[in-house]
Amino acid sequence: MSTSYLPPIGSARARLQAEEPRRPVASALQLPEEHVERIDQSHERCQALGLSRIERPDFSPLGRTDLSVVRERNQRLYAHASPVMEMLHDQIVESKSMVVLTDATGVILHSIGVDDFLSRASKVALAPGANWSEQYKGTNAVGTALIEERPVLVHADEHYLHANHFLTCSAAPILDPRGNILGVLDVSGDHRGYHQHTMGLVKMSARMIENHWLTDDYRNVMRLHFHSRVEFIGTLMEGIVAVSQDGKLVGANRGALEQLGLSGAALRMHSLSTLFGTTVAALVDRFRSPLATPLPLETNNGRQFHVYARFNWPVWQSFDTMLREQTGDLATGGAATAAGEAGSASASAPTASTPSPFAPSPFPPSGSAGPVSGAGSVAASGASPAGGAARDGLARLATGDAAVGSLLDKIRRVLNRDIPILVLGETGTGKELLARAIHQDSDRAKQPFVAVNCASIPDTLIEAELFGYEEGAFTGARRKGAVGKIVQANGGTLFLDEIGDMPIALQAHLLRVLQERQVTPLGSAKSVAVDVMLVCATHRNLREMIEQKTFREDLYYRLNGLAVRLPPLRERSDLLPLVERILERECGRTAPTLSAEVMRLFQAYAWPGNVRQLFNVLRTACVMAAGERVITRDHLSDDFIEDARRALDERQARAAVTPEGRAELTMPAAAALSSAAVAATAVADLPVSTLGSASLPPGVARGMPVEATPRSLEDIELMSIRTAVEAAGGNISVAAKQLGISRNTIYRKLRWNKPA
Ligand SMILES: Nc1ncnc2c1ncn2[C@@H]1O[C@H](COP(=O)(O)OP(=O)(O)OP(=O)(O)O)[C@@H](O)[C@H]1O
Repeated sequence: MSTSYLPPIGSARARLQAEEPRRPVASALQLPEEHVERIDQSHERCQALGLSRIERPDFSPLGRTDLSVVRERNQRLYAHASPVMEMLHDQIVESKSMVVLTDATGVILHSIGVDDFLSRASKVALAPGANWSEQYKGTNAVGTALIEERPVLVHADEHYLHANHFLTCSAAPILDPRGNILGVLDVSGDHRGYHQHTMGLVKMSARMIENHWLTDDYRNVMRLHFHSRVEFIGTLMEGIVAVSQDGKLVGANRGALEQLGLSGAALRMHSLSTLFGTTVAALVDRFRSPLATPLPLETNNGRQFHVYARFNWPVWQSFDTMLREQTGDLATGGAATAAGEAGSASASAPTASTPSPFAPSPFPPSGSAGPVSGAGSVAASGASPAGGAARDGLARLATGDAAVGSLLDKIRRVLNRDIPILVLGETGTGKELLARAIHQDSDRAKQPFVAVNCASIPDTLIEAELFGYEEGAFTGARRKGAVGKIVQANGGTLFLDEIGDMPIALQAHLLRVLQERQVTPLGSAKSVAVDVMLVCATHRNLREMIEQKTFREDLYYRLNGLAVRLPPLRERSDLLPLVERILERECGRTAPTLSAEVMRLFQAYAWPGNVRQLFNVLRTACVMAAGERVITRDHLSDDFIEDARRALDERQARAAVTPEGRAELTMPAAAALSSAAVAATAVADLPVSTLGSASLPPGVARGMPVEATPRSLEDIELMSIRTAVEAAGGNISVAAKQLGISRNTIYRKLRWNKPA
């Protein structure tokens, strides 16, 4: 590589002083001097390496085999990062950027982005298999973050290679609990779309991955969640420290090291007693209670924190033994359990006939990465984890529509990861059904699913309904007070439907509860720790509401770990399978089918009420059909037929005159008709057993296979006619009557000569 054009090392900084501003980028973006220095140092490193700024970027990514070896090696990183990347991408999707994950050497393992930008990025080798360490790509966010071991923004011409000047990149290294670099998370986009919040999102996402990694590493040991401000416990800002059974501090997240002012190595020299002046047994004792509140603790160097301890059932069991050893109950308790008899009545050594607070928790099994609250364990009924339950809730919603299929995939990836899900969609699209399926497939399936419809409760009552209230908390309150919905959902799933209708005054209260994971009932001084999976839904446009200041932005980001949009029925391509599923559910095995005419009407109709409306139309039709095998127009209400007929006529008129109209006929609803389905519905109009092939007209053969994949409504129509004619044994009049069209139309459509 040629270096002849390069200025001597050190000149970058000299130029900084000579030409003002040296870095217009930094001053335009109001970046600190420290940033400018970091970029300059990186440029100096690149010059020392002899990199040329004008050379084409290195286009020699790893081959497929090498890349799969690297991916295999980083499988765990990928598993933890991928749901977070999806979530991050959802946040930045409108900015035409991409999310990139690299390993600890800078090799891109995975990227997500809009096709448009991905193809631009691939032109500068910003694609899987390429190495973006400084050594190969000069100054860039990934490579420079790896060297600096901290988050780095590299914008436009701060990139060393000219070819990369169109980019703006924000990257943060991902560290394991011992401080080793696992990889880098990066968001890259067109520099004109730079947004100052991107770096914040990347840093938060990297922390999220680190916290999952730590929780996964130390799922069977106690974890202390702490912060100097109590409201930050349970947020990404909290410190997490892992404690072994003998009280040694074995790992920590970045937040913990920052707050404690310790390096990872220094932390590992400490124990619970030397750093926090407490013991494992004391923490177990305190945090076994569902009402336990964070404990104020002071470190050996005088820093004060609020600490919350979490542990799951293997820890409980071993501590059970430990505590019983300490209280001398082990012999009696152990003997009684072994003999299956009632044993010691000691509070810490429960009898065999009373549920033990040390019974295995029904919360995520040890294989789960999700945090498990000690408090939640105590509330356990002793039921086994949901592992044995049928986890087909989400699968049952997959009826063939690609958009629905893809959102179900996204949800599966974040399930049990403590990531809140926001379901968007028009009314009646099945948001609540989806929330229930998420719960059913989660590790919390055996715990409560509590739904609150924020739109249907008067504003004045939502607060009491959600948070509960103490006896006499307000006029009209029930004498004994009431447990709020959030506490009712403890251990399970809280579904906040129509969250966009939550009064703004209450949004701050809800945010506080979600951050602190504690609820204080109205009129009470005591708070209750809660551990809920949160699913929210709305048909409103929350972003617009944020702009209009009717929805809090901070609450929006707290609820929106993963946002998914359920498509309206008119955009779905699985109308027929949906119809079949609903009919099956309503009528069981004797479910009727739809006549070809009804199916055409269904397809033309726009379904403003979505699946709910479809469901209601079918339920009425089932009752009207009362045991008949086919639902015909006689089983539909007149106003529905009128609207659907009009829609069908309009479609056909458009199809007749414009290519757009023809194209419209190939849109999702039309595509929903598989050939088999059409045959089934049309043939169902007349019993198959009555068919004979002898008298069939030309072009219609007995059991004739209709085209495998119809391309337009016209194709479908033709197939329906052929099948109906076949079903009528070649009798055009019967077929015409059955289809609700004239004999002439049938002849014309089948291109026969009209008989004399
Ligand atoms: N995929 C589906 N399969 C079968 N039935 C469905 C499906 N989706 C929705 N439904 C039915 O449609 C009706 C409406 O569903 P749901 O209440 O979940 O919609 P929603 O979007 O929450 O409505 P809203 O916006 O009014 O709260 C329910 O009867 C539900 O059973």
